[in-house]
Amino acid sequence: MGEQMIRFIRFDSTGAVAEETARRISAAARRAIALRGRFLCVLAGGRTPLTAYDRLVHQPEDWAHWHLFLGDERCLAPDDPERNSRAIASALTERVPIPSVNLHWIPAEAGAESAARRYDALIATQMPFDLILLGMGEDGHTASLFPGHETPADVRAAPVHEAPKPPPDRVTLTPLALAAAPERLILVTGAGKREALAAWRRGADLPVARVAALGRTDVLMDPDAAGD
Ligand SMILES: O=C1O[C@H](COP(=O)(O)O)[C@@H](O)[C@H](O)[C@H]1O
Repeated sequence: MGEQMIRFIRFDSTGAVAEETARRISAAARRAIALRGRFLCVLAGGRTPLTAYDRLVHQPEDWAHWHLFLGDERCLAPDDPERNSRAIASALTERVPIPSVNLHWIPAEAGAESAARRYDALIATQMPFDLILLGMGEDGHTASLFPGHETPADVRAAPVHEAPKPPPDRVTLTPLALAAAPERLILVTGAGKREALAAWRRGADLPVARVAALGRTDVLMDPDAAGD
């Protein structure tokens, strides 16, 4: 595993990244449901994937067999607009008939330690996933794995404190969980991501680089992020 497993794919527009993301999620869902009767997908938080989630709503899917998980969550009240699960609900899950028992959100309102312990136990019974979707922050973080933070190697979900991006308290999947899928899709759009993406491609040791190197990973980039 390593660099040869990572493909950086440049699209002509941010819309094309969203279109391709929705197409790939849908294709992975169809494959998984045909093979095993259910689709287990880890969704990315943040703003970047919301357009792709919105596009999924308009596709005919076998929603009853979708199971959704989160790569990370922010320790805020469940209805706080900055919660990843809240943004995903508005963009996707409130608009399609995925059974609510299939929405495996991180109970981050319980506090980072307790939520991480509970999520670790839950996903231990569900892994491996069929697809893992991730974003990247301007500092090269992915999920809530931030540069300079230690990540425990022996758990699947970990508490995060003093995150440089608000809020400081979070829960993140760890590399142990993020390795547990045949493929990862990392979405990188916008000029704000250009510097970190370029540093990653030059070989910088960033959290996103470490996660991408866990196995087969496609990085979908728009022109602003990719630069020339
Ligand atoms: O805080 C977070 O940041 C990253 C990137 O977010 P974006 O808004 O720039 O797309 C995101 O991937 C992560 O899930 C989120 O909690």
